[in-house]
Amino acid sequence: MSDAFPAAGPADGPPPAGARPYDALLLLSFGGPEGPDDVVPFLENVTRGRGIPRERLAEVGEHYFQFGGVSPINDQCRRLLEAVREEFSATAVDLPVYWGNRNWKPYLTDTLREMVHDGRRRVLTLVTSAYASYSGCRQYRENLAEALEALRSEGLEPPRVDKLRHYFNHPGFIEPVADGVVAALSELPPGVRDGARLAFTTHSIPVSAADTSGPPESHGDGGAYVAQHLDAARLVAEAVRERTGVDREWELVYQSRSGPPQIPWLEPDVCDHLEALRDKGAPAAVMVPIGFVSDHMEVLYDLDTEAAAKAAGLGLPVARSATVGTDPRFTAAIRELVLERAALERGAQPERCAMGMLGPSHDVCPVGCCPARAPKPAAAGADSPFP
Ligand SMILES: CC1=C(CCC(=O)O)c2cc3nc(cc4[nH]c(cc5[nH]c(cc1n2)c(C)c5CCC(=O)O)c(CCC(=O)O)c4C)C(CCC(=O)O)=C3C
Ligand SMILES: [Fe+2]
Repeated sequence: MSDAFPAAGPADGPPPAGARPYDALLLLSFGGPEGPDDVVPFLENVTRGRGIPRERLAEVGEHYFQFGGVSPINDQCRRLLEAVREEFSATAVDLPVYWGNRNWKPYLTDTLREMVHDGRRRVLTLVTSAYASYSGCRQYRENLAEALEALRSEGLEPPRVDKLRHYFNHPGFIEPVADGVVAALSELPPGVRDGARLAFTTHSIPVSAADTSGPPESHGDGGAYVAQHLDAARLVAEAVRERTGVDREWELVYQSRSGPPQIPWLEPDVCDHLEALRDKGAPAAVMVPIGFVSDHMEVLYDLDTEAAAKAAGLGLPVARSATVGTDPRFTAAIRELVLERAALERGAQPERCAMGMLGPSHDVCPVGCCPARAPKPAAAGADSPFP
């Protein structure tokens, strides 16, 4: 069979609009060290101006050294980049995909410069955080603004940059997480599976940052950060109940607390929670890292090493479920979200897929969304100084 134009769309009618007006997708992530010599400069990049105590930095440095100074996050981004490219090529979405990081090579500014040199003018960004918060959303937008400003100061014309909506409640995120929980349950001894509690975990953030997360109308107790996690956790717990026929109790707990001890951060910590579960007589628990999209260092160290040791000391059987990684449903969701946003930008009214009680998240962060302690320019939002 000769398939000379497999991507041309239906024989009659106009060719599919696809991802127009976008001419590139940018995968924007955190970055991590790739060898022992990278660890200290990486941590300096992460914590510059963030007021993290020195003892905490030394401790986190040790976590990385225990793993040879290598974070798995960059390889995970490389795999996601490849998986999204394959998804686009298999579905005839003609959109090049680039990758840049906030804190390590490939640095965002270098990636955006390459994109400009390749003639990209209209960029859509996917960040590797599914939720609203300063750290997971606005800080990336500040990084974009800094990078665009750097290009401008080099005499380059910055491209127009948008950011995809939060995807915590997309079925392509929820379903793989639920499958992971079902798989993790089967790792527990058969006698404790039905009684196992689901401990959904995410990155702790300062309570003040949680309370002001999301658009101003969602500010208040825990803000959009907590509300979005609770919605996602409930959806996963419900899917697990349907698949296993067992209704399990669940809670949202926090991990990886940083910052000075006098500033309140979201609690309870996952390790304290495991102890409380043991004290209440729970027979087992599954830790579900619903706050993350890959099994990076916060998962490998804080859950698989630290929390697992805590559970062993308590005599509480635990399993840890997988993150979405490159699950095909997740890459398909990325394609859907890209095509949806492109259609919106063309003035169409695409279907906006979302589960749960909160509905599809905003496409453009409004003024006052996830405010910073010290205001800085942020791109890809209503308050962007860039056109
Ligand atoms: C909400 C959130 C996410 C999820 C959303 C997202 O994914 O973006 C996230 C992800 C990550 N955090 C990571 C690493 C670190 N985070 C730190 C510090 C901090 N994180 C914070 C929040 C978050 N962090 C906050 C409020 C701080 C305090 C300092 C500050 O206010 O900025 C520090 C400094 C040491 C410490 O204090 O722990 C490190 C090394 C890695 C890389 C892992 C790897 O290498 O595999 C990833 C994916
Ligand atoms: Fe972090």
